[in-house]
Amino acid sequence: MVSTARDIGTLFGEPWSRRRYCSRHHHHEDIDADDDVQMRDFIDRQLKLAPMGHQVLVIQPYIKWGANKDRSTRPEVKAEESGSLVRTLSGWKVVETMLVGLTSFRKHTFFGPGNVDAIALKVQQNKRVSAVFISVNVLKPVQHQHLEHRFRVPVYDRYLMVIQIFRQHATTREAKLQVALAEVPYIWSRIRGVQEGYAERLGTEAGQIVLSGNLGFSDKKDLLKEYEKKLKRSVDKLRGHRGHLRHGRKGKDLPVVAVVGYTNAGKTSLVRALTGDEGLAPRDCLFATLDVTVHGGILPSNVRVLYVDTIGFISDIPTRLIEPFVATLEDAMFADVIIHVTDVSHPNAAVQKQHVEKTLKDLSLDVDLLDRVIDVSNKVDRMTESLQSQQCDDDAVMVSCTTGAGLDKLKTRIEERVMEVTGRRVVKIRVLTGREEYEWLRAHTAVVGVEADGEHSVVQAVVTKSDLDVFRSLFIRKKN
Ligand SMILES: Nc1nc2c(ncn2[C@@H]2O[C@H](COP(=O)(O)OP(=O)(O)OP(=O)(O)O)[C@@H](O)[C@H]2O)c(=O)[nH]1
Ligand SMILES: [Mg+2]
Repeated sequence: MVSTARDIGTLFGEPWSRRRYCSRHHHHEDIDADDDVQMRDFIDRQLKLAPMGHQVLVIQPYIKWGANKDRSTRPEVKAEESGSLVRTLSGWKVVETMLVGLTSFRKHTFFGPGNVDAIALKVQQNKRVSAVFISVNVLKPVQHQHLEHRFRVPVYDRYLMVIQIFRQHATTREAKLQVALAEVPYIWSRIRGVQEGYAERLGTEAGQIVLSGNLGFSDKKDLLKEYEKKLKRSVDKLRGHRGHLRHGRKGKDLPVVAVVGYTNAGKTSLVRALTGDEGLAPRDCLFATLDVTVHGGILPSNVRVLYVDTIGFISDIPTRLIEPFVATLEDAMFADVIIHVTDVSHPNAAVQKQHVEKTLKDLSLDVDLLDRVIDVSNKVDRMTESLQSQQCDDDAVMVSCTTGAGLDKLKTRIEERVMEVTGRRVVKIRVLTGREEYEWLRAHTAVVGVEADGEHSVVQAVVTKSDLDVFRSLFIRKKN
């Protein structure tokens, strides 16, 4: 059973049918209006969209020493993730990777002259290189233009890379809107950067390039403002809708389990493994999932739950980029139980885990969040036994979505936590077989087992407190 967030209402109306809920194709009336064509075109150019792909020289800058040095990981590991960002895009290839040690990322020209020369030379010598990816959050406009001027090929930062991926992977209207909204602050920063370039007063080579790039920017401001307003209106509409769904969901009282984690950790694989939903397609690429989807599953005591698959986290990305997606994650925060999946076979697993935990904390207004989190270490099939035993002191449930190892244990853990959080419990009720109260239990609760006892049946069922109250008021008081 597959559903986008906005279809949850329907899903709840008819929770266990095998009907497949697909997002209907929507006309993008809000973002494809004729007026916007010019704007879209302008934005696409600013974002250096390259549907045909690129042959990329990956530059991994790192701080060599001092307080800003990142001690949690190694530049080689970061470079590997940077390469994955490139390879995730169809048609994009990594030609070569360079690690470049710096003392700061704040220089006007980003790199010192020696490094700029070395990179420029590399680009010149290797004719296959058609773009340079500098793996930092986001380059300042003045840095960006200076480097493009020197390298004479398009330059991408992490922001631009992730936007390319989002553009390729966004298929539903909601995801497309959110990506479009994530792009707007970047375009504003480009426009502002150009103005600063003016004020900064020139003389420097970088200043002059910025000045010459100014043409055509100022007349875009009003259009961009208008466009941004439209996007916000559309996104607000969707968010309002989601608010309703949230209430609807609570009302129906089906426990909700959200699956979160770093990108490529195996969230989609886990939801598929827990639900048997073959419609889910895990992929070995970053940000394969951009939409929140909901899938029905059954726990060991026949308790039915809804699993929510979510968009992945990644470090070193400007927060404003993920801001529009935060709404979808906030939604996940309302789940009864949260599963945090980590790819333990990844060399940077610990850092990725911390990053997700920190982001969750920042997102959550709810203090008891941590009590509701189950840590899951995925891809244990890739680890040697000694590594696995090292992990043993950890509270996490070790699983492999590929081999199925640990999944039963995880289901049991989920069930315990769901029961705890939602106040459900297993009860035994002795009723006359085939009578009204017997049928009521069958229809309204998760019946785990029935034992015949003469004319009676002992029904073992998972019930909420409100189920019990209703049962009492219907059948017990009536008798007395
Ligand atoms: N070896 C191994 N590979 C796994 C396991 N679980 C998932 N994978 C692989 O890891 C890759 C990513 O899996 P996904 O389920 O798409 O990961 P995700 O967390 O949903 O990723 P995003 O949606 O991109 O954030 C896929 O190639 C999976 O086949 C596992 O237990 N073992
Ligand atoms: Mg996924």
